[in-house]
Amino acid sequence: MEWKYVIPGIPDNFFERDEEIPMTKEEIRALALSKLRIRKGDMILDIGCGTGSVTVEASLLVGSTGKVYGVDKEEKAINLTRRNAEKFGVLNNIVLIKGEAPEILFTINEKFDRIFIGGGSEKIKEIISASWEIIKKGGRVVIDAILLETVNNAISAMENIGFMNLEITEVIIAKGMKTKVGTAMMTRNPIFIISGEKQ
Ligand SMILES: C[S@@+](CC[C@H](N)C(=O)[O-])C[C@H]1O[C@@H](n2cnc3c(N)ncnc32)[C@H](O)[C@@H]1O
Repeated sequence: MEWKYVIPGIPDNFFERDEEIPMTKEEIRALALSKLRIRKGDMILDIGCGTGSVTVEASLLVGSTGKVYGVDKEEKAINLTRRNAEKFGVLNNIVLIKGEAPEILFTINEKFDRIFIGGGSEKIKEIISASWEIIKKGGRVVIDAILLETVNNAISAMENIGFMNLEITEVIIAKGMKTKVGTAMMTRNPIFIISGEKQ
């Protein structure tokens, strides 16, 4: 398999999957990556790397001068992300760490330009607070959330901590599905994409 495009939103079926491990779907991934505003050479942290689709796409965007750290509390997710990184030829650009956020974040001796939070909703306040400590000035944090409680907790934590330019976008994706009589649009869960900057 060869992936030669640089536009975010690699088709979902290009990734190796495991039914127990979630993945950020391609349309949501494309939007989340655009909100991250990744530059060549950036240091990126992906908290809750899951299947590795965000880690892989981010590493294609930062190029060989950047690096992506993927963290997940599940060994299976780390292994799946590694296999997907190998598949896309970006393993050299990626550092994978098994551990639970926020605690594991304090063991990483790096500062980041961009942080994506795709997991850890039950500890979102603590993860945002830890992210503030390890993000560079001018850096951006982007959060994908499904639950209203996560959105509420994330927004209030970001405001209290001092993140600026907060933005929240609700995205509802409907995909066409062939039926006997025509094409029906099947709606997926609404997803909230929250972003903010450390200035
Ligand atoms: C929705 S999935 C992320 C999908 C991923 N963005 C992708 O593109 O494949 C959420 C992931 O976060 C991980 N997770 C949840 N809470 C976590 C925590 N506190 N620390 C680290 N990982 C966590 C889960 O194990 C799961 O793999």
